[in-house]
Amino acid sequence: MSSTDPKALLPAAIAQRVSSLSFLNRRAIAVVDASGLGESERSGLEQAIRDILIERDDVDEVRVAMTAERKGLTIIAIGSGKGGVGKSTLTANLAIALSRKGRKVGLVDADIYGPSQPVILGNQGEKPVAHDEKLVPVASRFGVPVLSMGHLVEPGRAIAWRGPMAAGALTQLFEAHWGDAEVLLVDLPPGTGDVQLTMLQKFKPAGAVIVSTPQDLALIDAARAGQLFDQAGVPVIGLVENMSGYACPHCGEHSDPFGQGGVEQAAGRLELPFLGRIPLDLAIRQGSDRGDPPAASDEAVARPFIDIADRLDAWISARS
Ligand SMILES: Nc1ncnc2c1ncn2[C@@H]1O[C@H](COP(=O)(O)OP(=O)(O)OP(=O)(O)O)[C@@H](O)[C@H]1O
Repeated sequence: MSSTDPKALLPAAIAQRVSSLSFLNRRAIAVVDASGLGESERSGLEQAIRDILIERDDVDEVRVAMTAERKGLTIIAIGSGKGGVGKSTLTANLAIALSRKGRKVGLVDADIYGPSQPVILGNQGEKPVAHDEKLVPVASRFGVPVLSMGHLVEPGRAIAWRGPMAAGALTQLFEAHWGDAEVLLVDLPPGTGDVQLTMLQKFKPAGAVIVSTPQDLALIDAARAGQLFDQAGVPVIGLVENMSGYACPHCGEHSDPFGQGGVEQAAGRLELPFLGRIPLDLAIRQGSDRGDPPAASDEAVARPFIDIADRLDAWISARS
């Protein structure tokens, strides 16, 4: 190795980001200051350094340490004012769609009294292992690791839990080995009670998505959910309309069992972004029930989830 600064081996644009570069036992070790870089710039820079250094005859292995104050996990809560509006379905499918776009996504099923993610993600019955007293999330076939009370207790068992026990369990789900996940989507319990508020304060998300069906009653509850996020100081990223419009698979006739467009109008009134609508589609329910979420497919049924994930992805990029 020459006596000049080894950083000179790198192009100037890259070298200015490298705080130190050393070579030891055929190993190159680069410490890189990635402050202010977005996720894709970070990984591009890291890859460029690897590519250049591994080409050298005296290097078999390249280690790159990115030292930027990594903002850590971006936690995004998916909430709803009332149950049964499709919050869990949306959370799972958004996680999959984001993962297909290259984001490293984990999923916390915080709906501890009615966990449904193990069924939707097709890993029901699997148990997370603990390592260093922290849980290791359960892998799914879709590249999205998940932790859910459904993985820890028999179905229905958590229902009888009192507040502190539930809070303790939730803490374990959040403070787990999330590894290189950059985004954690959280399937919140439905409603706007103390449990939700406490949770939002303890594991404060960077933003929240509110899902609602277009009926008036659901919309009133969705507005209440918006207030809850406000109270907790969590910005609302936008609203999603689920079960919006139904195309009969037999006759093709289009109907609107819950109305249509109500959520977009409500978003306008509340001055919140509207992220998109998902139709009422039998294939969505059937896919979710058999652990085959629609966003993982290349069929048209994936499209609405992918479109909403694109908007969420842009929001995530804009803040990093
Ligand atoms: N767009 C849709 N088309 C058809 N079925 C749907 C759609 N969205 C959700 N469902 C179905 O509706 C039911 C409720 O959805 P989901 O469990 O996602 O709602 P939730 O808001 O999370 O409910 P809970 O409050 O009970 O957790 C599920 O059977 C799901 O498969």
